[in-house]
Amino acid sequence: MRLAVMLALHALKGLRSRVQRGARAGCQLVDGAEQGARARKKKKIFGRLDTERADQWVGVVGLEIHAQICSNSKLFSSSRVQFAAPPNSLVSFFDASLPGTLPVLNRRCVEAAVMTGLALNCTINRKSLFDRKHYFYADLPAGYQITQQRLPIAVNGILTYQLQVDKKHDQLKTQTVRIKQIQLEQDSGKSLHDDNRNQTLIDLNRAGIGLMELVMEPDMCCGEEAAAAVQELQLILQVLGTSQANMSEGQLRVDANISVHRPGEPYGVRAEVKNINSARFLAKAIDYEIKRQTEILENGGIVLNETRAFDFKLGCTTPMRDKEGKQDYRFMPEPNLPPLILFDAKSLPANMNPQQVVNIDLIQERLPELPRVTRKRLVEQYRILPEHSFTLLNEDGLKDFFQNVVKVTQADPRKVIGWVINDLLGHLKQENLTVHQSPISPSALAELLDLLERAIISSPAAKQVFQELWKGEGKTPTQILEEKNLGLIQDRKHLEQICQNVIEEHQEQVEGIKKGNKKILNKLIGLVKMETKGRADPVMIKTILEEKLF
Ligand SMILES: Nc1ncnc2c1ncn2[C@@H]1O[C@H](COP(=O)(O)OP(=O)(O)OP(=O)(O)O)[C@@H](O)[C@H]1O
Ligand SMILES: [Mg+2]
Ligand SMILES: [Mg+2]
Repeated sequence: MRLAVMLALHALKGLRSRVQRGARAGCQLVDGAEQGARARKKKKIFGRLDTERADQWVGVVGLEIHAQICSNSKLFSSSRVQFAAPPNSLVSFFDASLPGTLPVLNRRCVEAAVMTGLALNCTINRKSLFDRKHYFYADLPAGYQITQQRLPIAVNGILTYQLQVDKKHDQLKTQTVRIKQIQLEQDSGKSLHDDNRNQTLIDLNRAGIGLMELVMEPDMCCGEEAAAAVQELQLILQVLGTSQANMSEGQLRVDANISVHRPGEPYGVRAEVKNINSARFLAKAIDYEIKRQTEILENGGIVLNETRAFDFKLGCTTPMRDKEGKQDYRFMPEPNLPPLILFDAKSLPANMNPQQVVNIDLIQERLPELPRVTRKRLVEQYRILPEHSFTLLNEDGLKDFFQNVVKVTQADPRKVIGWVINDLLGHLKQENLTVHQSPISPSALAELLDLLERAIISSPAAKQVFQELWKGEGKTPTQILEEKNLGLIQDRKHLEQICQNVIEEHQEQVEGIKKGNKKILNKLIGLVKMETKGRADPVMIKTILEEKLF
């Protein structure tokens, strides 16, 4: 095994120097992209291209997505699954591929793949098979990965997602992408490159963790569509609990296949950009590739069927390793795993222990409400805008926060949503906090909104109370209101007196108003607001001032 690792390290060095060479080649393209950006008004795709001709090419995008299955143990061994554990602390003999060890299939991983398949409208194969896919890499000690190449667990699904029309927040269009298949497979280990010591270290904690590979048909045409589809998938997996799908922690990794062609003509040769770990980078990598390939074809060149990497610092893709001639994975059936057989209520044999089998019908019954349905329900139930329903679901915990406020406040949900999204979420983002870390509880916000609703407080004063609540000192909105004397001035006589004082002190402005310049009235209203520290109802101030001036 030591020899294999040494050989692998040698291979890695060669690979990395090719990547570095590629990075330099890629930089030249960035210059092209910058020129293109400057000349964007005149020419859409790079500076040198004829806009109309470039527009005849359209992008074709197909994604392969690896989602780490949410399970306590690995796909074929009982080693624990844990993020950021000390290197090589979660490795069984099987994970390290010691001879004589055998795989034992993790039922939880199978159930997760079935549930994901059902949520994506796939056909679940009652019988699926495991295969060995061979390739040589230091962090793959067996020299092969167990996957499902011939007969995967789920096929022929559909993912429905929505995206904005022309970047307009309030207009959404619904699109679908076909899911070709979902296959169960093992993750590899991790190679950690130490450039200072010029060595590569292997961590096998990740080796053997269960993955679902979702292969999409090439139904998308640009980065924006792919990013929207991935974000929707991410939410679905999280709602199902089948993957945490956190892209920055590597639980959801995307390979983007991109080609360009002229409509009506066959698809072009695809390049594959590997291992993208953010939706934003995915969109950028795809759009970059479409421009790069369009430029090559317009200049009479050919697009190579190659694997590329996205350099997020340079914003470009660079070649990784050649896929010309297609890498031979030498697929073969996995001899140590029998076919995986799934049952439903009808096919379940009478003498079978239900604990020993996976029953598709039981999983179907446990399917939770999917994000698209939840968003629709939120819009109908609370009459909020569709784009707000997206925000509620995209931020972990925000939907529950909103609903908990709505449950106990008298305020209209459409008012609540404004406070939750603009004020609460705005503050959370500013301070890089999650909803669960919010210093303001749903009940405190509900109480504040009730004070507003019952006209005990003005809206500017409510903002002040919000700021105080944000300090997290445990005071209730009513306590803050009393301590800071922020209650609305109810006494009309008192307010009339304040207005009178402002009028007397600002005779010049009063003259202007009387001459017909009504804009100055807003200045006086502002002065009264200042005088009352936001504690007066702006409508009442305006009425009183108008009564006194006209
Ligand atoms: N002409 C094309 N342009 C863009 N994408 C394509 C094109 N043809 C196929 N694709 C996409 O390429 C992907 C092929 O994935 P698949 O897993 O079948 O094979 P692979 O990429 O060769 O193998 P590997 O799993 O080793 O990466 C699919 O997502 C498919 O939609
Ligand atoms: Mg694949
Ligand atoms: Mg691929």
